[in-house]
Amino acid sequence: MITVTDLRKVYRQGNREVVALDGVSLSVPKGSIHGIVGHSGAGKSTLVRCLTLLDSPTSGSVSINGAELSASRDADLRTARRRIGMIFQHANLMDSRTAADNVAHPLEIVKTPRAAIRSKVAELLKLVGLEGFENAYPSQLSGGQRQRVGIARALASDPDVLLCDEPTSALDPKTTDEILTLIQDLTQRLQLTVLVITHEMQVIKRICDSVSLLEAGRIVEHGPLRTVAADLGGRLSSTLLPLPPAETNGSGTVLEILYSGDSASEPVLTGAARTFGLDLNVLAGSVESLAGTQFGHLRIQLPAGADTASLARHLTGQGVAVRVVQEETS
Ligand SMILES: Nc1ncnc2c1ncn2[C@@H]1O[C@H](COP(=O)(O)OP(=O)(O)OP(=O)(O)O)[C@@H](O)[C@H]1O
Repeated sequence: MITVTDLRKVYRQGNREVVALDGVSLSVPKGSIHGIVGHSGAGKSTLVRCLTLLDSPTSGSVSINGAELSASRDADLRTARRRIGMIFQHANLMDSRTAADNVAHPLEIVKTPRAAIRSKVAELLKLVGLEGFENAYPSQLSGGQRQRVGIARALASDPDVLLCDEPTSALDPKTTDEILTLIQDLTQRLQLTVLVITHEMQVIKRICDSVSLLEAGRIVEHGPLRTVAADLGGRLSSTLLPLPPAETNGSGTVLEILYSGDSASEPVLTGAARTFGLDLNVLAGSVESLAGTQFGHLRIQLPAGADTASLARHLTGQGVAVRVVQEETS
C-alpha cells in the first residue's frame, strides 16, 4: 500500500513561488491500480519526482506499507527508492546491452552475486513474456518488447510499488493493450501497488480500479472508477463517458441522464416515455462497460411543454441520475 499525505512542492523562480503540488493526499491499497490524470502543468511530473524521492517535497509524506520514505536519508534513501519500480513512456534501455544485461543492471548496482543475477533475470524475462530474447539488443526488439524489458528491469528490486509514467503513450493500440494486460496481470500475481500517470483515458478505463484528477497541484476529483463514472456532471465522468457536442433541434428542455448497473439493463427511457406519453428525442448517447459495470450516458430533448420535474423525479426514483443541461426556450 502507498499513502501520500498532504504533499506540497513549491519551486522558487527568482522572487516568485510556483506551487506545483498543493496538498496532495492519496492512498492506494496493495493489489490495486490507481490512475492519475491531469492536463499539462497540473503537477504530474512533480508528483512522480516526489514519489520516487528524486525531488524532495517541501512538506508532506510518502509511505509504503506504513514506513515513511520521505524520512529516509542517504543509504536508507537508496534502499527506500528500490521499493518503487518505475516504467516510463520510452523504456530508456541501454543500447549496447542485451535485454538480459539491461534487466541485470539494477542488480549489478547493488552488487548482487552473479549466479543470483542470472537466475533472477531469467525469471523476470519469463514473467514479462520474453523467454528466448535474453541475448537480443534493444534495436532488435519491437517497442512493446522494449517496454517489457523496462518492466522486467523495474521489477528487479522486488518493489512493492510500481509507478508507471505514461507507460503506453508511445505504443500502437494493439501493443498498448498487451502491455496493459501485462501490468494488470503482474499487479495481481505479485500483489503490487500500482500508480499510473497518464493523459490517456483509455488506460484508466482499461486497467484502473480508482482514479484521481490532478489540477493545478490539487486532486479535485477522486474515487473508485465506478463511483466517479456514476457522478453525472463530474469532470471525470464526462471524460470517461463522453458525449459528442450538443446539437439541439427544438425548444424543449435538454437533459443528460446517466444510468448504471441494474438500471442499465432496464428499458428505463422507453418506460418513462410511455408513462409520461412523451416523444423523447435522443440527441447523443454512449453505452459502455467500465470496471465490470454497464453505464449508459444519454442526452435527450423533451417536447416543448413536457413536465420535466415529474419526469426527472420518475427517472431518479429508478436509480437514474438526471441533470438539466438546457432549459426550455420559448
Ligand atoms: N524545476 C522547476 N522549477 C520551477 N517550476 C517548476 C519546476 N518543475 C515544474 N515546475 C512548475 O510546476 C508546475 C507543474 O509542473 P509539472 O511538470 O509537474 O506538470 P505536468 O502535469 O507533469 O505537465 P506535463 O504533462 O506538461 O509534463 C508547472 O507550473 C511548472 O511550470
